[in-house]
Amino acid sequence: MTLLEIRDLNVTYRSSRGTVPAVRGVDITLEAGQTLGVAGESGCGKSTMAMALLRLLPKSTEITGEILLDGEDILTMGWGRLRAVRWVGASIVFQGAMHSLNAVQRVGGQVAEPILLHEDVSRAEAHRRAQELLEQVGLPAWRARNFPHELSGGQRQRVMIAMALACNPDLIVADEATTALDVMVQAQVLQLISQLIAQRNVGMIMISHDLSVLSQTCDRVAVMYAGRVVEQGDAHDLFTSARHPYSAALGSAFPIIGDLSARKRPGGLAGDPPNPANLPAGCSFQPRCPVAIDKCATESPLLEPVSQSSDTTAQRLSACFVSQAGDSIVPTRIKETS
Ligand SMILES: Nc1ncnc2c1ncn2[C@@H]1O[C@H](COP(=O)(O)OP(=O)(O)OP(=O)(O)O)[C@@H](O)[C@H]1O
Repeated sequence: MTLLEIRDLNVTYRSSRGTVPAVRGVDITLEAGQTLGVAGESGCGKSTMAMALLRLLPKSTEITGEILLDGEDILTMGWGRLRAVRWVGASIVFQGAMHSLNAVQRVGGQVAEPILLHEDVSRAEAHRRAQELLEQVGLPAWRARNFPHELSGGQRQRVMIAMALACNPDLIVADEATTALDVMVQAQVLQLISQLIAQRNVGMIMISHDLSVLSQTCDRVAVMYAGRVVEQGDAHDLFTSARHPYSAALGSAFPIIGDLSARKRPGGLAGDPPNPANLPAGCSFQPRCPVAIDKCATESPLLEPVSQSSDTTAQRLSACFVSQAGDSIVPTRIKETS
């Protein structure tokens, strides 16, 4: 069953200093119980897309397209309905729980808050549920009485996950939710997330710079570049058999896929993504692309199927003229740009 359908999503930041088209024409479909990873270098629009899903962006931001959650468009619903959907329909876990949690409120109370806000339950019942949720994320119930500063970074992140689960949402958006954790704690939290997804059949969008995390935790991955999804496919083999030269470069700059203990950042990527306020003509990746053809400088490829699968949820999609022509993309380092 389709849980989330993002259709032609465009997000443009507007300010006195100009306009920034941060997300451009994104189409994504997520089935219930599936996890979609979102990868890409800094500034490619991952967080903007995540925030748009729950309409958490500044008022001046222009958002067009459709974000259908269980068939209901988040972008057109009234504020009352949107408040009900946040936490219950979809919830978000950000990086850096210390800044997201209220420093002067006990964590149990913070986990109980969305329950009290959205459900007709007594304070005692909400607190009992909060303790239960803390236990589910691997924290003893007595931790409910702790303030955030009494917990480690990993424990605080678990509290954030408990909060995100509090109202049994259908969709969880995790934006670099485990990035700040040390490798051991990260592995525990990821395992926990996978278990909870399986138990509760929730859908998840997981944003991470860490391709190992995505390939181990997700069913599918979408690779973003300059605000667009440039490749989408099975998480386990997308980076090892990339069909877009950018994903190939990301994968080759991140050679330890499959080994969480040896996590690395994609530091081997040469050059920088373009400034979204000043994009090159044609394919945005063309100035860095080692396999670009003439057409790439003038025309922008659409995201299209490049695999034979008739099952659309299993299809590999690529926005690259070269891979759409059937030519193989060899994992390679991308070009230095001047
Ligand atoms: N409030 C804002 N006003 C104007 N531009 C913004 C704003 N927030 C983000 N941007 C720009 O939008 C683009 C996308 O940013 P975004 O934070 O979505 O990228 P990201 O892929 O999540 O990056 P990171 O991995 O570093 O979090 C960037 O060019 C960024 O500078």
